[in-house]
Amino acid sequence: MVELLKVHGSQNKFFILDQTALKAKLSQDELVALAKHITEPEHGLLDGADGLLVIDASDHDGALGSMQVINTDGSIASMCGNGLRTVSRYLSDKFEKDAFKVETMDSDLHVHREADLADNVPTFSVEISPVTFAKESLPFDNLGTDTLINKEVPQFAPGLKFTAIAVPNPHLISFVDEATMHSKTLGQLGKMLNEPNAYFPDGVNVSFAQILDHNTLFVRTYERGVGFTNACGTGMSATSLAFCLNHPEMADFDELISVYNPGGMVKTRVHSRDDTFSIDLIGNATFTHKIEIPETDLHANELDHAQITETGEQTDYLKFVEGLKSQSVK
Ligand SMILES: N[C@H](CCC[C@H](N)C(=O)O)C(=O)O
Repeated sequence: MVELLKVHGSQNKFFILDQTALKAKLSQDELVALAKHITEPEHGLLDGADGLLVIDASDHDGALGSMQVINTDGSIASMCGNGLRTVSRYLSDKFEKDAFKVETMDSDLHVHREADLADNVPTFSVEISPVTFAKESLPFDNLGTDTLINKEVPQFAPGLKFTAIAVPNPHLISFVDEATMHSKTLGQLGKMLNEPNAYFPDGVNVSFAQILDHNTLFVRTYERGVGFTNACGTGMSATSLAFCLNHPEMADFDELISVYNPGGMVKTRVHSRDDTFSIDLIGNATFTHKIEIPETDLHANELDHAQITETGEQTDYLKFVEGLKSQSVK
């Protein structure tokens, strides 16, 4: 039997599979087939999820493991901020270390355990980097510019300004008013830029942000390869950087920024050192379910014999979210 986990960061939900726990690792094709199946709301497990996080060994200096991100559509992403917090907790518990690195597609990222955000809400801080604005790194094209920073793009949405940032997965960000946040615009734009289009050949995660107060945002994201999620860690991180760049009167580098989202709240801290940027993403790493499944079933992409037990942590996480609401009501 093999144990998988169902986890979330700000209710951006994932399954975690540790390849080192298997007698024979799943092949890349088996991993993609499993990711597309297990995350399905109807035919997957536990009403599905937003992706599969695959942990494996790493021989990189200081790294306790590696993380591969597979979206619900089977596409591979270079990074996942909410997911990295849950992978960090898994590796921290496994190796009994509270600060280390995790190998990801583009770089080895520093992670460390933080004080719990609330009772029984385990919390981690993860490094989001590298950060680039160049069109080749998203990639984007046909926008008449090599970098898109706080510029109008009428063909996306009239009257809105956009910023494109790779962290290193691709993000397109716009600061909007309440009415626009709750309109159909985000879903329409997210869908358009993640079908074949002239601008983002690999697709892009699209985030709308509302400025609630000084160093305080609400962010909603339509994710590449998934669609709407409760939160997007790299999206909230990239948006925090755009917040500091585009609205310096409302946001401070090196200060904690509170980022509310439909799944709860995370904190970010944006660093700028001689024109290179990085973002700390700090938030919950909740494990909601343990899943025992025969290894042969994993290889065969069979889920019917899965034995599931709840951890009870979701109750504590929802108490944390309730607490946020009562705070914001004040
Ligand atoms: N859909 C994203 C990957 C997951 C990122 C998101 N879930 C996060 O927490 O950063 C992409 O294709 O780039």
